[in-house]
Amino acid sequence: LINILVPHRKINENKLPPSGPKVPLIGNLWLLRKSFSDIELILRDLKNKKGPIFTFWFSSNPAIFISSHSLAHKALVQNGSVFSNRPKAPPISKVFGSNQHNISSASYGPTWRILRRNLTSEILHPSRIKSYSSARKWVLEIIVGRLKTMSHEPVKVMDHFQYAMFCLLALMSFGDKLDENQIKKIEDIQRNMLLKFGGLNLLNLFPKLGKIIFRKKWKALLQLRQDQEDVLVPLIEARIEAKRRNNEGKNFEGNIVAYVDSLVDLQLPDEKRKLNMGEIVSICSEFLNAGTDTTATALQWIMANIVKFPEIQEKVYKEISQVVGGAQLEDGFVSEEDLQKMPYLKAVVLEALRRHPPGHFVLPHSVSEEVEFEGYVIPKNGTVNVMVAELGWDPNVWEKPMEFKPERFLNSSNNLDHEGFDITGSREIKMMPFGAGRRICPGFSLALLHLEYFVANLVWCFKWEPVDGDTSSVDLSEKQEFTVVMKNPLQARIFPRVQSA
Ligand code: HEM
Repeated sequence: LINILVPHRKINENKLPPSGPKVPLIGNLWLLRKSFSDIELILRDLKNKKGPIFTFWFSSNPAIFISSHSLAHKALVQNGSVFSNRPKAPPISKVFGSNQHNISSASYGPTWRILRRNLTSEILHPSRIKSYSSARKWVLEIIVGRLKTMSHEPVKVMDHFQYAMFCLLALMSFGDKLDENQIKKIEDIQRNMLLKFGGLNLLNLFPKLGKIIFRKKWKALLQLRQDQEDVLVPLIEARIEAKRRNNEGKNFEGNIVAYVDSLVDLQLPDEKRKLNMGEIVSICSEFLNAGTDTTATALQWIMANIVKFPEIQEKVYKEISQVVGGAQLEDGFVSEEDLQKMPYLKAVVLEALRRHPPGHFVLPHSVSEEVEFEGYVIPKNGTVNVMVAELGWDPNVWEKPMEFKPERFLNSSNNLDHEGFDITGSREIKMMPFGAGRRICPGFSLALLHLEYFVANLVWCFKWEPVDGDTSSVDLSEKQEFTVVMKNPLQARIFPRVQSA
């Protein structure tokens, strides 16, 4: 928002997609005081009045919004080479050392390509994802163990989901099983960054003067970065040292490859140099943030629907029983291989991502050159956003879209070529919780695996019930944090099932 509040170019307004009234600069500063949810309501109203592509003015800078499936496909997939840039990073992001040297904020070009390829081939390649299976089992044991100690009591589950995701992604980042205290420190600093960063946005408006006028805010910003380095640098250095001694992975069975390992050797193509420590911190931080909050949020939404609709829980449980043969599993857990035989479980996960996408928008894109689109002209570097939640809730594509009906993913129209639902939207977009095109979330397969694995085992090990036995007490209202979370976090009573040892 700040990025586009600062006027910086002349634009031919007549050729832009239709917009609401353009308010002079001062008139738009009120947006800074609005919550993200309020702005989303304003955008939804504009969509209803202006159609599937419209312009929203922030001072003298336009942001284009797309809210139709076909236009999202046309922009992100068919014209991906033009629509895959990112807006210039706001000034304060420099404090965080990334200087657009991380995947999500890098401009569309060689640096982005090398960083993204490194993540997808070194960490997210299917064979590498498989190599982390013992890590997932370790984390599952932790979370099931914790929940067992709280069985029969009301449990607020989100904290446990978040802890589990941090354990997992920290292990993938630094190659080590961290203890509870270390995980707590990472969790605290990463969450602090996400929650406090928005409040420091004012510094972006006056990057130089702001250091003097808003001294306290500036100090808070530097402190955030310092805290982050204090926690992450020792972990990165420890891993580099372990590698240097050719000891990599010895402290974890099976010699896993850690994200840090792949980053220390990476060469930046433009600058012809390796990443510095500040950049490695930022890239690891991006990995932790991108993969923990999003997945834990989705897991909470899925479990909330499972508690709210006992018949869905029963179907998931029955499906698991049929696959594992009702037998006592050797270690008490559903295996990753078995997930492939559970279409209903997959449908529940997809339905939750449609109905409750953790992000209601993709990250802002920008166009790398002036482009004619649908009879309009989007200026070079113009910001383009896609309304993800609106696509998943469109009654023209989804029957009774606000109802939670996993069955819709089992019918043939959503099961392209019987290969399952195409979540990438490469041929056709029906929903896009992970985005689409060249900037699609590179972690989508890992996220789906995490969701299926944890949901299957949480239902297999426990029977989930609403706290007071009344399913209407599960409140599905939303609240915008870094992701769109449950306004009233899920609380449930959980009862160990007999077969879980
Ligand atoms: C349920 C879980 C997740 C959801 C809903 C989600 C969603 C998204 C979305 C909507 C985007 C923006 C796409 C765009 O701008 O067009 C994105 C980008 C990204 N995600 Fe995810 N994500 C999830 C999990 C993960 C995981 C597990 C990882 C890493 C292991 C990850 C890493 C990233 C990265 C690095 C980007 C930036 C991609 C780029 O700019 O090229 N995400 N994600």
